[in-house]
Amino acid sequence: MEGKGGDQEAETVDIGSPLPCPNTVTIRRNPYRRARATPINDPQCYNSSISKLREVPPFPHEEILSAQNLEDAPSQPSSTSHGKLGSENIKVFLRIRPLLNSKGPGNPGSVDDKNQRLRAKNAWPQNPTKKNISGREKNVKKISRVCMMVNDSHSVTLSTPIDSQDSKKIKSETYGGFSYVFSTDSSQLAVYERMVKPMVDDFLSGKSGMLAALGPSGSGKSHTIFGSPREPGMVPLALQHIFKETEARTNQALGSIYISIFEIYSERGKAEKLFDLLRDGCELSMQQSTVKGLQEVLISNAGQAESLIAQAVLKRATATTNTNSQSSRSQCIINVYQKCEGALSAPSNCAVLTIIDLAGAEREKKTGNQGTRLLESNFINNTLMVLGLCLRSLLEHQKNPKKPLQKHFQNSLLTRFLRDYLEGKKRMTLLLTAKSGAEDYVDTSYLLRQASPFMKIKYDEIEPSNIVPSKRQYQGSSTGEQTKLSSTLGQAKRMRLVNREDSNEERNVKELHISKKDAPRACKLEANSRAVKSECDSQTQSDRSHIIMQNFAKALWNILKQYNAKLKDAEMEIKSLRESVGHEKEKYLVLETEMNEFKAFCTCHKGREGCRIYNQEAFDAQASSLSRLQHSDNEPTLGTSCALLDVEKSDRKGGVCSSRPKHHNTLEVKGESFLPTEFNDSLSLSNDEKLGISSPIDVSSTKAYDRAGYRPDDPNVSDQSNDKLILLTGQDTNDAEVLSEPRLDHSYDESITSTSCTTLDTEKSNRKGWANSSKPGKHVSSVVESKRLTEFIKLPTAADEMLEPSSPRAVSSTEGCDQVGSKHSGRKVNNSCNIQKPNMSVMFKNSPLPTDETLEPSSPRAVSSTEGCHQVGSQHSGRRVSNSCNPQKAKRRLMPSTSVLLRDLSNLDLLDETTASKGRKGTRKLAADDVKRTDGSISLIRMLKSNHHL
Ligand SMILES: Nc1ncnc2c1ncn2[C@@H]1O[C@H](COP(=O)(O)OP(=O)(O)OP(=O)(O)O)[C@@H](O)[C@H]1O
Repeated sequence: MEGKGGDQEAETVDIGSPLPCPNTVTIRRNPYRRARATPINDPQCYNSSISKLREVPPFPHEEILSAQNLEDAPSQPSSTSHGKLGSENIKVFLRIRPLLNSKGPGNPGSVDDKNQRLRAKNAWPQNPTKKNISGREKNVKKISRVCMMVNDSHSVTLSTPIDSQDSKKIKSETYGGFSYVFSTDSSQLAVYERMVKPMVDDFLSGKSGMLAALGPSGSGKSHTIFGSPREPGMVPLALQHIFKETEARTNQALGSIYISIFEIYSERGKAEKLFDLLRDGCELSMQQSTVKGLQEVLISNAGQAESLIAQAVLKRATATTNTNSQSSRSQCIINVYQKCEGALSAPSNCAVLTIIDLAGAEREKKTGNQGTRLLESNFINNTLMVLGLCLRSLLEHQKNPKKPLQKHFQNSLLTRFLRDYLEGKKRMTLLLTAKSGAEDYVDTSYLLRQASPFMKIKYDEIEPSNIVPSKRQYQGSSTGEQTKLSSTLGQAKRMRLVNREDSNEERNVKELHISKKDAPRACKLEANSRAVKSECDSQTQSDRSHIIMQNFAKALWNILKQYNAKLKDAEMEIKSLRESVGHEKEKYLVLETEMNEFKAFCTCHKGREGCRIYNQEAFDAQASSLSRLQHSDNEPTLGTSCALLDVEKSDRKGGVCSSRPKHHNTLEVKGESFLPTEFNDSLSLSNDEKLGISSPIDVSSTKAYDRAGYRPDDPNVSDQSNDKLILLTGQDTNDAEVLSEPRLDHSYDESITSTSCTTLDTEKSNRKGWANSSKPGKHVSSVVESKRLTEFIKLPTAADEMLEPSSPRAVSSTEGCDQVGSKHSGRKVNNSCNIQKPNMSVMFKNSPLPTDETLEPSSPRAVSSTEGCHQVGSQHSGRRVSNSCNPQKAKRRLMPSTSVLLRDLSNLDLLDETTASKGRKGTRKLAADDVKRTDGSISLIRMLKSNHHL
């Protein structure tokens, strides 16, 4: 109800003469806060409700009170107590520009007129019956054109215009908390008295302040700040007031008054520029927050000041827009300085009163600006946005000190200049200007929404602007001086008291000066008081800094403690993790070992290499016998051929020395003497075409062989991928017989373990692709004739299966054996391996070295498998042998006695299917029953027989 009364108040100006006040009036001194206006959906209802409200106007106690106190002193500013320290909110005023067709105020200078107008506004009780209906309708029409209504002197209600009402939108919003709301009929003087006069008083008492007018274009900023000759604005009025005071205080130690006016303008939207409006638009520069080269003109009287201001306003950049015939295109800043002379000319005593007429925010839609005007609009809006950001950041920082104060001020010259104000170091006053017309609803709403939160900005303790705290002040204070905190706080309080007392003293001095007119004394006292005040300020500052530092140190200490605790926790965690990792590692090692063993097992079995690994003793014995054999016979034997193999290299590179010299002892084969030609051919140990395997044999291996002290029997020249190493174990080296017949059988896709097999440089083979080097057609598989061998050595069927070629995995299998071979001296190869042509070494030497073409790399799987096998240490080899090869079992089952062997050999029919076997070269696999004797096998049998007969 009261809110609507406020609406009526705006209308009563136009209604006519007010009615007399009643004799008895009850005044509510502390009025309750008005409720938010009820949204009105129906326009008719809205209008009718307004009409009803008009019938019962509220009691305008605020206006009555303000009218009573207007002439005395500004009640609102007094509450801010400019002289005292403490929490103080920023002052935000709102001035509503009257509608253009509304009647303007009367003579603003006349107090009678003012009172009359006030009475007219506050007329109560009015007799509604006296008003005719036509007048009421007229008022309703007017109201419908207004979007903003004054609730009281501190709040307004903004109503959505009927035209743009949407059922979903909020119909009205109330904005309160303003320092004061100047209604449409407020005069310039009234505005000055309430808003600027207190600032001027502060200025005269040596305190800086700033007033900035902001609002949409055409809302009356320039009118308020500069005014017109008829209605002087805040700047002329302030200067008048200052000089009035100066004259009144002729003998006081007031400083000289200087003035400077400059503008910040962006021509065509380019970089911002500063122009001195008192020096024919001289361009200026800004260094940090200081304008360089700005002329400060000494003012001796108000008339001179007004003249200068008028000239400056004429130089200011303005243009005609749709919203304002003389729209400001720049931000205009007026500074009034009070510079003290002599001893009091310290910077702290130089007060500055800054009044800023900002360019108005513009909406392109409304202004219809184009080209230069549009670019100017952008600059203006950007500057206002930056200003808004600075104020918002300050507010947020004050609400939550943990939030840092953003440095938005760097983004425009205006905000850079106003840095101290925007950081809350100096007092600031905002004047919001708005238009109440319905067509201005959007602009007004935006302004109020954006700026009303700024009312919460506080100045806890205003610092003297020019005093920079010395760092040395903090050096004496240590973090351990917690006990001093309370005393310091007490001291600070005392300092505040002193400050207040000083303020009182200052007032007393003034009174004394006025009453007794003792100018010299008053001046002295004034000077003393200022000096004391300055000291107090600096001391207070020092104490404050000290407290801040102590608090900071405390906070830091707490944080450090927290971090320390966290660090300890983390250390404990790491410790426990380490322990668990150690356990896991152990488990992992065990698992790895087991896996390697398993892999080795798999390698031997799955690799179908048929590795039978001799034990170390057997191998050594065989090696030594082989060595003897070689030394005794200058002719190269199988051992000789093996000597071609680089044992060392094979060891290093994973070569397999699987043939057993021991067999030489048993067989006592002397290479050339008993090696049949066809066997040699079939073996093709040195023949690439037949074997495709001679290449891996390192010709230079003789040396290594010698070094090794034994002579590996047969080079395993087989294709690694298809390799089948038959290592017949035999602890009893005498009994150990390696029986194997070379077989030109490709069905098994095997290469010649029997003929080669020894020091395979497995790694090399892997690298160079032994696995794929031998083609099926080139295989000369001198393999033990399966059927007979099965009978002969009683290999189980599984063993046969095990001997199946395995292609790529064979390499890994070989290497798996190799790893073991270093200790267990490799594998036993069948006898055919040991049989070597006497000139084998020569042959090997002359044989071409393997090329990359022939040594195609095997599958990667094979390599990886190799590595896995390499990891298996020799220590596991025994186990592996027991798992996969089982020497005892082999001895029992696989190691027939020599006599049995020879007896069986004698039974072999050498002429058996010699020719037929040739036709089966191309077959991939032969059935066990269908094994035919090859040339090589026949040769081998012959050889064995001849040997037997020997
Ligand atoms: N309180 C007022 N009483 C009477 N006339 C006013 C009032 N306020 C503004 N005006 C008039 O309104 C017009 C626009 O005012 P003004 O130039 O001050 O607006 P502005 O906000 O400065 O606009 P801009 O931002 O574009 O410069 C002027 O002609 C001015 O005389």
